[in-house]
Formats: sequence, structure tokens, C-alpha cells
Amino acid sequence: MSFERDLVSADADAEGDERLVEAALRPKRLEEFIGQARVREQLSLVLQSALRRNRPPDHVLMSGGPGLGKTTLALIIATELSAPIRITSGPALERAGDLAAILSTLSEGEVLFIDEIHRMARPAEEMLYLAMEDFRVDIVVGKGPGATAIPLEVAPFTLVGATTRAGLLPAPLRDRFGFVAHMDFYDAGELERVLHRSAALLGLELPGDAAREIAGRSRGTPRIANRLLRRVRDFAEVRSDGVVTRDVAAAALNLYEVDAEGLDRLDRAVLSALLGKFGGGPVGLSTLAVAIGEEPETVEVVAEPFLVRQGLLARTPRGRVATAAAWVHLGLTPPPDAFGAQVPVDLGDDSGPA
Ligand SMILES: Nc1ncnc2c1ncn2[C@@H]1O[C@H](COP(=O)(O)OP(=O)(O)OP(=O)(O)O)[C@@H](O)[C@H]1O
Ligand SMILES: [Mg+2]
Repeated sequence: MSFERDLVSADADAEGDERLVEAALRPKRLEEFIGQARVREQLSLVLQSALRRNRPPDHVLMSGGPGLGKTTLALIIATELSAPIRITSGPALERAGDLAAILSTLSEGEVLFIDEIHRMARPAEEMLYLAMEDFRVDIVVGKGPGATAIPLEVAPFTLVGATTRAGLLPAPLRDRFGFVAHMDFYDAGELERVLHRSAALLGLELPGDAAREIAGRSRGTPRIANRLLRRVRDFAEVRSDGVVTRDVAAAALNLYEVDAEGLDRLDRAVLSALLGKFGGGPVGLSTLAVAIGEEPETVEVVAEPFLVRQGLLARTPRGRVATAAAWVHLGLTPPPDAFGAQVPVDLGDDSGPA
């Protein structure tokens, strides 16, 4: 085996390994799933009543940002129903035939998981409407006036769709889901629980204050929490005999350019460009994305929701605007007319004009 081959396979192994770890850390049952209390309770009811009636549950749509647990929940749904699951994604369903091939081979009660469902092609989407509602599809044979539609029955199944952009789903599709689960960012306490659970699975001792340090920098996202935990573990193995402390965690995360508020390179690039190149905005999404060499969708889906939640960026009808807090976060003085600079300040009882 040549040296290059070795390097390549070592690389692929490392990446495969990371993905394996991510899969190993996924909660398998609904009760192991941390946070999202409302979604969990709603979903639990949907599943329990379906089990009681011995019928496949309503179709479920999960919407929320990357890494918040959509795929994890889809797998949990199948497990809780003791049903097989078929996994595909919107971009893989380019032609109606791609979807027909899957639908026609589903077994009764099977869960069909379509990830990135907002990226499905139109013809497949229209076929899906019919399948969701009537459990049949029309296979069109031939073209033009001679074309005929051959109806084909589909076994009753449960569709689980996941999307980071629910707004892009056409209404007819959205309306055919019986239950929509909105996944939100996790709070610090929930992320700490995710971290403790993962640390236990990785055989890593994680003190409470170290977990808090990592949780605070995880952008409200379990996937990021787990990823940062692995970087902290690496750092500890090499630099501190595998012992994780709060200082070790902080040093590791500083090394990986995750700042104290959890902003990573992309977040800071967005803010720096917004302040440095556009004077704080307003600036359009695509202009901003071009300025940092990213796709608009990446900026919109990955960076912005977190920046908005942290009160660092605002989406206005005229474009993206940095708030006064953004200037402060990057160590700059906000201009007097900075967006959000006029936040009402409670000066107490006796500080007002006499
Ligand atoms: N509620 C949770 N409790 C514990 N771990 C979680 C939870 N949600 C997500 N995770 C962890 O985060 C990782 C990412 O979750 P998942 O793959 O389900 O995200 P996703 O929403 O499907 O993301 P994407 O939009 O990128 O596909 C999982 O490997 C899992 O270990
Ligand atoms: Mg996913």
C-alpha cells in the first residue's frame, strides 16, 4: 500500500469516525431525547394514540435549524413505532419516478423519512401529495394526448419530513402534515445535559463547570455541543493527560476559534463584513454573502438565526443590520445611530428629570 493511499484512507477513516461517533451519540428513544419538551410531549401523544389504534400515525414535519435533532427524532419515531424506516432526501428525488420507486415498495406502517424535503423537485412533490392523502400514486405512461395515468396503490405509511426552511414548502404540501414540530435552539441547561450524556457515552469525565463552559459556546445546538466536546477531549488527551477542567475546555475552544458567546468563524465573518464593509448595514443577504465568499443559504440558515437570537443582527425590510451589541462584541464603538442603540434603559426611580 502506498504512502498516499495510507494518508487518504486515514483521512476517510477520521471523517467516518466522526460520523460514527455522531450516530453513536444519538438518543434512540423519545425519553432519552433532551429538551424540546413541547415537541416531545406532542409527538408522544401522536405516537401513543396511533399505537393504540394500531394505525400508522399522521405525517410529521420537523422544521428547525441544522443540528437541532430532526434526523434523530425521525429515527426515534420509527423506533417507538417498531416500524422499519426508509431514508431519502429531497435532492435525491429529482424525477417523479424516483419517488414512485420508493412509494411502491413501502410496507404497511413503514416510516418514510425525507430529509431536506423543501428541495424536492416539483413532479415528485405533486406525486407525494396524492400518496400522503389517498395512499395511491398515478404513474403517467406516455406523452402528450396519448398519455395515460395508471393508478397504483401505496401501503399506508407515515411520512416524516425534515426541513431547515419550512417557509419554502408549498402550502399544499405543508397542509398535508398532521403534525408540525418546530425545533428551537436549546437553552444552556439542556445543552449541559446533552454534554453530560455524551461524555458518559464517550467515557469522559466532565465536571459541571466545564460542561457549562462548553454549553455556553454551543450556539444552542446539540450537534455543536457534541462537536466541541470532542475537540475538548482531543485537547485534554494531548495537553492535560485526558483531564478536562473548565480552563482546559476554555483553552481548547479558544484554540478552535469559538468565542465566549459561541460565535464561530462564520458568525464573526458575517458580523465583521457587515460592520467593516457596509458600516453596519442595511445590506442585502446576497451582497453580504458574496462579501465573505459564502452561499446566501449558508449565511441565512447557519449563521443568521443564531446572530438574531443573540441580538447581534436584525433582519429588516431594507436588509441586514448590525445592532449596537454587534459593534461592542467585536470591540468597536457603535455609531450613535446604530440599530438597537436606543434600547430603553431602566434608570431606576429617582434618576429621571425632576
Ligand atoms: N435532543 C437531543 N438530545 C441529545 N442529543 C441530541 C438531541 N438532538 C440532537 N442531538 C445530537 O445532535 C446530533 C445532531 O442531530 P441531528 O442529526 O438529529 O440534527 P438535524 O436536525 O437532523 O440536523 P441537519 O439539519 O443538519 O440534518 C445528533 O448526533 C445527536 O447526537
Ligand atoms: Mg438531519
